[in-house]
Amino acid sequence: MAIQSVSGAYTGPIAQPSPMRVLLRLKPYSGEAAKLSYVEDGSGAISMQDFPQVGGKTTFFTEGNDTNKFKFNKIYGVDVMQHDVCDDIIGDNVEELLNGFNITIMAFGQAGTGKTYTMFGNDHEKGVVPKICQALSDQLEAAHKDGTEVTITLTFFELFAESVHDLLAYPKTVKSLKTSSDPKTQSISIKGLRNVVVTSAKELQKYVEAGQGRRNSSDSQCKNSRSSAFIRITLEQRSRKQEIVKTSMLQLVDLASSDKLDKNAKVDISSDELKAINSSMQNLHHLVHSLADMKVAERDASATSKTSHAPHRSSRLTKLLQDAIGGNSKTTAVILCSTDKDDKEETVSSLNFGVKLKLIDNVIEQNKEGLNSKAVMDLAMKNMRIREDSYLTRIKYLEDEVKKLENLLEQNRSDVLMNRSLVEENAKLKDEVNLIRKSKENSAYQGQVQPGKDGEAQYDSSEILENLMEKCEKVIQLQLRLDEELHQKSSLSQQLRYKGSKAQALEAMNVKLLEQLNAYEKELKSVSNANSLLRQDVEKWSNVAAARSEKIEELEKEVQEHQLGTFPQKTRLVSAGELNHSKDDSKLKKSNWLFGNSNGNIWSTRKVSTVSTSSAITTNSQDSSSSRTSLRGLNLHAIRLPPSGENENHADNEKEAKEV
Ligand SMILES: Nc1ncnc2c1ncn2[C@@H]1O[C@H](COP(=O)(O)OP(=O)(O)OP(=O)(O)O)[C@@H](O)[C@H]1O
Repeated sequence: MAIQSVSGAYTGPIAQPSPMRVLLRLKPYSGEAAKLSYVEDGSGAISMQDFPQVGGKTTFFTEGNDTNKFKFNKIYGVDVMQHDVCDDIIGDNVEELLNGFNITIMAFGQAGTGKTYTMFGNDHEKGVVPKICQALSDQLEAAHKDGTEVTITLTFFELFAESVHDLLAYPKTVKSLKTSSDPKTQSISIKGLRNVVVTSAKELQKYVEAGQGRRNSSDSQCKNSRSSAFIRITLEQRSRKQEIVKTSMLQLVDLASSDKLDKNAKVDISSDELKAINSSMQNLHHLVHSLADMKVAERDASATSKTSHAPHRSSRLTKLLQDAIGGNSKTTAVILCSTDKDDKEETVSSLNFGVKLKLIDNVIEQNKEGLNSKAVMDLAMKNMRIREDSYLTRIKYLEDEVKKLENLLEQNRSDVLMNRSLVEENAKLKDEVNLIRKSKENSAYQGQVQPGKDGEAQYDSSEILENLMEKCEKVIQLQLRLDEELHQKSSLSQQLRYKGSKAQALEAMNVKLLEQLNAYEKELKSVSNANSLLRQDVEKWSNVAAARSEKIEELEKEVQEHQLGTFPQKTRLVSAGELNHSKDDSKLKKSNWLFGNSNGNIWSTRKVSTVSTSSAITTNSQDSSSSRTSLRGLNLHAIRLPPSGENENHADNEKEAKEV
């Protein structure tokens, strides 16, 4: 397999600031309490006319000198239609998601202000979630046509009193899931959370509705209102054309109600849960305020921030929102507020929260990798495992369905047996009726009732006949039921056959997936082996290169010295014959090269990589009789000697050198 080199198209992620987009939506006045006055100035600022104060001082953040004004990216007044609000919230988020950016849309506000209505909608008006799923599917179809392979995985869970519950778990369970934090990135992962691989918007929508159905099926409205729902849709887009893989996550969060839950409130929540709910929300407020303070201190040297780090680790809620608030995500926060005067304090608190949020800058990165990079391989393996789990769950579901149908069939079978005996009884009764009818005819003919042995009438035939007719009627009813059940049975066995074949197909698919997974694992192993070999090679060659350049330098210096005439006086050439008897035999044996002039005389053996044709290398000697000046300008020849240990026969070497 080819080792991925960073392709020209891929330039690596570049972090960039992304300010929070904060939108305000006002819930229409319910009419029971007095209406809270507010004025919108059309530029995203809202002024409250009636202002709560603590000790004569306003207790919230204000912009500029105008203490009445709260500024947002956009405000949706009470008369703005649901579909306009939702389309606006979605904006260009789908395109950005497809570009490889993480996206978060979250709803924050007091209980009953319309968080769920905005995020999920109702039977008549779609909310952000179904709309964005549809928009995503439309865009993906276009990407698919362009040759991009897309894998979509979905998780849907809720956080209630700091406990995580899987809303897609199969079989359905109420047990809470454990979480763990990555010590490096601090990102939180949920153990045993079901990841579903979906292939279409319809399927996506089906799972979202199933999860939302489970959330709503809780018989406690309060628990429902105090839990945060998280939908996470992960997209993996493989473009073979561009040789990149983009991975991004769309996170849709319906946060728990922001108002404090009173400990005296009559709700079916334990005191521990109540504590956890309130502290979770407090931690969220603390996180947002700290990040906003840090931002203000960064901008304004005179301002000080109480904290130097973002307290994401203080609770599960803040950990789960790590990317959404102050992390790698383009985030849109929708603040939902009531316009009832009774809710004034909570409304101002929510406005204040929104204004603080708006100060925070997230830092986003386009999540893309080279097609064959290790990160992408890891991701592919992870997705394979998710797919496998997903199929195993589906198989389990189908097997359970088959079992249910088999039980129904069994029940039907016993009903059939019972009905058979009824049919037999019916036949007997019919015979009896015929018999009685005949005897009645005979009596009418004889004009009297036949007396019995004891003198009483043997039959009150009309009464018996009536009874029998009644029984016949019942039998007919039973037969009708039997027919109906037989019909049901045949449709059930048809279903059973269909589900059985589906389960088989899924099992076959699963086997294929496992094979693919193994192949991926092998591929990954060979890539990492090749990588480590390459790394070793690179290390070896850089050592060799360093040694060679050192040698070259040394040689050049010697040559230079020689050319300048500063060569040591006691240097002479040695012949190969002499080399045979050299005292420094061990050195020579190590050498790989012989040097000589064009007459075939060998001067020296050196281990070198390059040789200058106009230089010579000599050995030092006590004998000064040989002329050194004649060495200048000589043509050098180099031959390779056999490895040390094999060059015992130097005469052969000399011969070989002469030939060269
Ligand atoms: N802008 C709006 N227009 C019309 N009806 C609304 C609006 N906002 C909320 N509602 C209605 O108010 C009721 C409460 O809304 P919803 O359940 O969405 O509030 P919530 O903030 O999710 O409450 P909780 O936190 O208690 O779950 C619903 O019946 C919803 O239809």
